Amino acid sequence: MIIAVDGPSGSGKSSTARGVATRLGLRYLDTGATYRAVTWSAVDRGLDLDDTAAVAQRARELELEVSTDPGHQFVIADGTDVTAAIREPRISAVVSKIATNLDVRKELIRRQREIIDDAQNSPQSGGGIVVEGRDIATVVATDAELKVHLTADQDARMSRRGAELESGSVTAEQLRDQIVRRDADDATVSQFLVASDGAVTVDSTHLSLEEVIDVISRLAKETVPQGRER
Ligand SMILES: Nc1ncnc2c1ncn2[C@@H]1O[C@H](COP(=O)(O)OP(=O)(O)OP(=O)(O)O)[C@@H](O)[C@H]1O
Ligand SMILES: Nc1ccn([C@H]2C[C@H](O)[C@@H](COP(=O)(O)O)O2)c(=O)n1
Repeated sequence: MIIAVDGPSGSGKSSTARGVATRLGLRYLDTGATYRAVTWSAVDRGLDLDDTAAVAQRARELELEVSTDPGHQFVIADGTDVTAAIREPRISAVVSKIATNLDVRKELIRRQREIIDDAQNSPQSGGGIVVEGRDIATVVATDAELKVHLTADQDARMSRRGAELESGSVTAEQLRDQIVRRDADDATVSQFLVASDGAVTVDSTHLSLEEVIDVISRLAKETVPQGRER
């Protein structure tokens, strides 16, 4: 079983998808981490991020390992543990440049499908995987059994991201850049601002994280009734 979770920045995709996977004993893939890892590597090597050919070449050459264990997430790029580094504001500020590079997308979508196949075939998969991103239902796994469009209004998304960052470490303008500008750029290559065909919309604006996990876990069990709970 594949559960696809798409939606805008700060809607709660990562936390919710990880929570659903943990509760149902499934694997979990954060596809945004693959774009962040390529960004980290391009920045680390001092590449011109506007040089689309050089960045795409980096994406193809990068040795990348992304954990699908919801209880132990890590990302290794060319042998370096970049789990924390890929979340730094300097990476968030430029990751859309890499995510809108169509040759990078082609390579990373291929790798994401490989990771999904491997995870589903692993003995720990519990029969499925929760995959989150922007184009999972529409491109990466169009055959997903359950497609969720996770939303929240802009104020809620900005205040969640603000609470997450160290207080005083980010200005209102930087926060808006991380949510509003990034979504506008990312939406030029993926359709995640509206629900895709067959997707169930879950609006998390007035729901706690646990409530959103409850809703999606229930939908998963209705989709595959033998889905088990941990
Ligand atoms: N329903 C919720 N209520 C309150 N806070 C939430 C809820 N869901 C997630 N959060 C919090 O909001 C923040 C952003 O969540 P998360 O990183 O999961 O979003 P995201 O959609 O994956 O964002 P991005 O696409 O930018 O990576 C986190 O601090 C998370 O704990
Ligand atoms: N399937 C995906 C996943 C992510 N992106 C883009 C969107 C962001 O700019 C960047 C990092 O994602 P995040 O970790 O913030 O969820 O990657 C995408 O285009 N497609």
